[in-house]
Amino acid sequence: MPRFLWAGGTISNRKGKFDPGDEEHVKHSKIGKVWDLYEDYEGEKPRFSFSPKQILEHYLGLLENVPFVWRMLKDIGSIRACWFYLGLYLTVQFVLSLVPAVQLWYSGQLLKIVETAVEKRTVDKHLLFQVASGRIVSSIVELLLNHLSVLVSRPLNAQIKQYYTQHMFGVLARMDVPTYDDPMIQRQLEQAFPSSSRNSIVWRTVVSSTHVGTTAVRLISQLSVLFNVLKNQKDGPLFALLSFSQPLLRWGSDFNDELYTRVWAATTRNTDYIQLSGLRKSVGDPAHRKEIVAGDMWEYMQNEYKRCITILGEDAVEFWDAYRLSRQRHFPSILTIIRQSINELPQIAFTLRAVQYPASIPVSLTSLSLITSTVNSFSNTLFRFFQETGSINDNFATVRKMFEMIDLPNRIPDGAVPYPENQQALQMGMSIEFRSVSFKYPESNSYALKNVSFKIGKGQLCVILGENGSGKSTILKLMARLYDPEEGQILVDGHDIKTLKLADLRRAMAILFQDYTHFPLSIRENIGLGDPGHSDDHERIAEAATLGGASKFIERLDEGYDTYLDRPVRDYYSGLPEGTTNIFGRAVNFGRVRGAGGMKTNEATSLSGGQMQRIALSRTFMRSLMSESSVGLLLFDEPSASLDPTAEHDLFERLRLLRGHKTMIFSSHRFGNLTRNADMILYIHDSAIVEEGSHNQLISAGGEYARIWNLQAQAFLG
Ligand SMILES: Nc1ncnc2c1ncn2[C@@H]1O[C@H](COP(=O)(O)OP(=O)(O)OP(=O)(O)O)[C@@H](O)[C@H]1O
Repeated sequence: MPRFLWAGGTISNRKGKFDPGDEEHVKHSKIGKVWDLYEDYEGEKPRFSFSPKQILEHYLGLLENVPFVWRMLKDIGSIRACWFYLGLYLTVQFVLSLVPAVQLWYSGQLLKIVETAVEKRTVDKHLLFQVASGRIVSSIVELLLNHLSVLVSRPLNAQIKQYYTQHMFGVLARMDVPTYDDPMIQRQLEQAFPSSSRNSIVWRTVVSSTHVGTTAVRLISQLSVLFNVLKNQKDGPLFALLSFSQPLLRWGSDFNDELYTRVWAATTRNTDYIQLSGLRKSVGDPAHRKEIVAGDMWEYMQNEYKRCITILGEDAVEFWDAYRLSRQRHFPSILTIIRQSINELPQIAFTLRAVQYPASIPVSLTSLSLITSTVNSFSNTLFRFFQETGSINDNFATVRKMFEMIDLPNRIPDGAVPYPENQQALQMGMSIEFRSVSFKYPESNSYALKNVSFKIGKGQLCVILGENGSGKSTILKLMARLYDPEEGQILVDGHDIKTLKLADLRRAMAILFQDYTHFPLSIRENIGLGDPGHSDDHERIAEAATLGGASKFIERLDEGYDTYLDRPVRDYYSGLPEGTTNIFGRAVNFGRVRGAGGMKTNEATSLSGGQMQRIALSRTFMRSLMSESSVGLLLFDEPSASLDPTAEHDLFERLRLLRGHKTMIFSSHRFGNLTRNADMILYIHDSAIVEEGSHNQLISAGGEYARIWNLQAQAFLG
C-alpha cells in the first residue's frame, strides 16, 4: 500500500483506524488534476440533510479533549498575574455578550411606544427619551468594553505565548534521535507547533472557547428578550418562526460542507506537480546554489519548470488552494435555492396580513423590522457560533497534540545506575563489548549490523575498517546510545549499557561525527558546546581550538571567536533594488545605512571544509583533552576526511599520547599509520565483522585486510 502524506489541517478525534486504501469505507475524489482526496465515510452520506450522527461525533470529539484544555487553563493559572488578566478578559467578554439583548430590549420598548401611538394617537415623550438615551449609552458601553478587551488581551496573549514558547523549546531540545526522526512525530510537531503563527495556539483556544461561551449567552439572552417582546403580538410568533428557519437551514448546509468534521487525507501522484515542487525547492534552497551554477543547470530547470506549469495550468497550486477553488466551482445546491426562497417568506406573510387587516400595517411594519434586524444579528451570531465550534474542535485537538508532545517519552529509555563508579577509574579509559548485536534503523527493513561481537579493552586504540555503508558509523552510534539494538547486548565496563544513566554515559564520551554540523551560533559557542558546563571559559575554548588546529585561522577572522559561521538572523532592506535609481534620480546605495548599522554585505562567513572540520574537532577536544577531563572514550568517525596531511599527522600525534588513558575508536576507510598502530582492527563487511586482530596478525592471516594493504602499498611504491 502506498504511503500517504497528510495535507495538514484537521485531524479528527474519532477512534479507530483510517486506511486510505480501504475502498469500502473511504471515498476517493479528485481535486483538480493534481490532488487526490480520501474521505472516511460510513455508507453514503445523505445529500440534502445534515447528519445528526456527524454533529454528535463533532461534539463528543470536543469533550474528549476537555481534560487537556483544563490542564492548559491550570498552566495559565501558574503564570504570574495571568489569572487577573484572564478574569478581567472573561468578565468583559461576558458583559459584551449581554449588550445585544439590552439593545433588543430597548427596541422592544420602541415597538411598544409605536403601538400606543397607533392606538391612542399620543406619544410618551419621557419614555421615548429614556429609550433613546438607553440605546446610545449601551452603544458607548459596547465600544469602551471592546477597547478594554483589546487592552487586556495584549499582555495576556504575550505572557501565554512566552510561557509556551519556552515549553516548546524544551520539548524539541530534549528529543532523542529515533523520536525526532519518526515522520509521524515530525508531522505532529508541525501541527502542534506551527512555525508561523503570530498568536500561540493556546491563546487562540482561549479566545475561541470564550467566544463559544459568550455566543451561547448572547443567543439565549437575545431569544428570551425577543420572546418577551413579541409574545403579545398577533403575528410576532409566525414572523419569528419564518425568519428563524432561514439561519437554521444555513447552518445545516454549511456545517455539512466543511472538511473539518471528517477524517481525511490528501496526496498527489501527479509527476508534473511533484517535479514542479522539487524544482521550486532546489532553486529556493541556498544549499544547491553552487551545484546549480557550476553545473550550468539553470536553463534545464527553467525549461522544465515552464513545461510543468503549462501542463498543470491553474492546478499548479497547493492543496488548500485547490480545495477552495473546487468548492467555488460547485453549482448551488437545491438546499441553497430553498433557503434563498424561505428568506423571502416573512415579507410575503406580511403582505398577506396587510391585505387582510390594513389597520395593523404600522405595528406589523415595526415588529417586522425588529424581527428582521434581530434575525440578521441572530443569524450571524449563530453562524459564527458554529464556525467557532468547528475551529474550537481543531484548537482543542491541537492543544491535546501539544500536551501529547510535551509528555512524549523519548524512545531511548534512561537507565538508573550512575556511571562511572569512581572518576579515577575513567583515567584508564573504558572497556566496550558487543555481544551478538544486530540492528536495523527504525524506517529500514535491512540490517545495518548483523550479529556483531567484539571486545575492546580499557585504553586501547581500535580502528573499524570497511567500505561505504558497511556499518562503521552505526557501531559508534550504538555506543553513544543514539539508538538501541534490537538483539544482543552492549557492555560498558561490564555493565549493560541500557542500565547506565544516559547523561552520565554521554558525559564520559566525546564523539566526532562524520556528518558533524555547525550550529548557527558563534565560533566560541560552537566549540564551547563540546563541554556545556565550561562553555563560558574562554581559556578552555582557546586551548581546545589550538588542539583542534583551529586557533590560527580563527584569530585571523575580523570578529575572531565571536564570528558567526552562519548568521541566524537576516538583515532587512527596503524594497528598492541596489544599484538602480529612485524616481528623483538618486542612486540607491545601501552602503551608508549598512555602515551606520554595522551590517555586512555578506551575511555568512565562508570557511573551507577543512576549517569547518577543525572547528568540529576543537569541539570534541573541548571535552576530551583537558587535563582534568572526565572522558574515558573517544569516538572518531572518519576524523581526517577533510584534513590536510599535516593536520592529520598532528592530530594522530596528539591522540597517540592518550594511549593507555582513553579508549579510542576510529572508523575509517584508510589503511595506514593509524591501522598499523592500532591495538585492534575490526574489518567489517556487509554489516558483519569478518576479520579481527592487530595489523601484524591480519597481515599474516592473509585475508581481505592483507590484500587491500598490499594493493595500497603497491600503488604507493609504483
Ligand atoms: N538514519 C538511517 N536510517 C536508515 N538507514 C541508515 C541510516 N543511517 C545509515 N543507514 C544505513 O545503514 C547502513 C550502515 O550505515 P553506516 O553509516 O553505519 O555505514 P558506514 O560504514 O559508516 O558508511 P560510510 O563509510 O559511508 O560512512 C547503510 O546501509 C546505510 O544506508
